[in-house]
Amino acid sequence: MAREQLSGAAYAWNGFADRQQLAAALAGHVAARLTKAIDERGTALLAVSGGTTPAKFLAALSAIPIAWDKVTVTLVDERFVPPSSPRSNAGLVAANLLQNKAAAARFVPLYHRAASIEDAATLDNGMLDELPWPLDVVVLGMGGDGHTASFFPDAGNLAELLDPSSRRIVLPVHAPSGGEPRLTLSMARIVAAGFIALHIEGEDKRTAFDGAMGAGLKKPIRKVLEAAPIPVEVFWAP
Ligand SMILES: O=C(O)[C@H](O)[C@@H](O)[C@H](O)[C@H](O)COP(=O)(O)O
Repeated sequence: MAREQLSGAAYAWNGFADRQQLAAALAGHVAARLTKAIDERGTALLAVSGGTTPAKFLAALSAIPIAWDKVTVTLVDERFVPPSSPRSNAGLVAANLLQNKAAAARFVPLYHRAASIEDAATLDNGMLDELPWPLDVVVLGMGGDGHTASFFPDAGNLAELLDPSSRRIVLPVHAPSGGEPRLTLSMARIVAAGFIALHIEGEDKRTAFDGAMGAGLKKPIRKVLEAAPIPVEVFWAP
């Protein structure tokens, strides 16, 4: 598909006629990249986003027969809520991805009961350190404000979140626009992935993405595309 180069923000646009076709195509690409990783290093590490967009894609991916017992799944970010909460991204992944063939995958959550989001992030950095980094696949979403992961424009520690040299795996986020306190992978971990997909749907998200690629204050999604050493594969349907 068309590749765009905008002052370092390289991306490929993959447009689809409808959301089901997108889900099938993105699931196929992700499954192929996971299988390639397993062939090359005996394991695969996948990070997926939450929110309202990914469910169809996650369900399509769950049905693809790959060596899921060699795949570790974690989250790009998480709200500071237990998995039983309707706001939980771990709950979304359990209900849509960790089913069918993909039920054999190992899931590593970000949420832990802790006195603070900072304590939970500290626990995460210890527990996720043993994963087989770098990510083989990361699937990002995007909000209308140009955030991705939990890199909200009003996050108090946005510079730390977007620090390409950060050695942190997971960082805590306090952002009024993000609702609950959040836990997020650092940008450094995200852009080191072997395959970076951005999954957006609807005209509003396309307009927001085009705006983020234009002139003006650089929004977090633009910062991620510019920091990525490989083109980000954008998957969009109306
Ligand atoms: O926890 C989250 O909310 C996500 O990880 C977040 O980064 C999401 O991808 C965007 O906010 C888009 O969310 P929607 O898919 O609901 O529009």
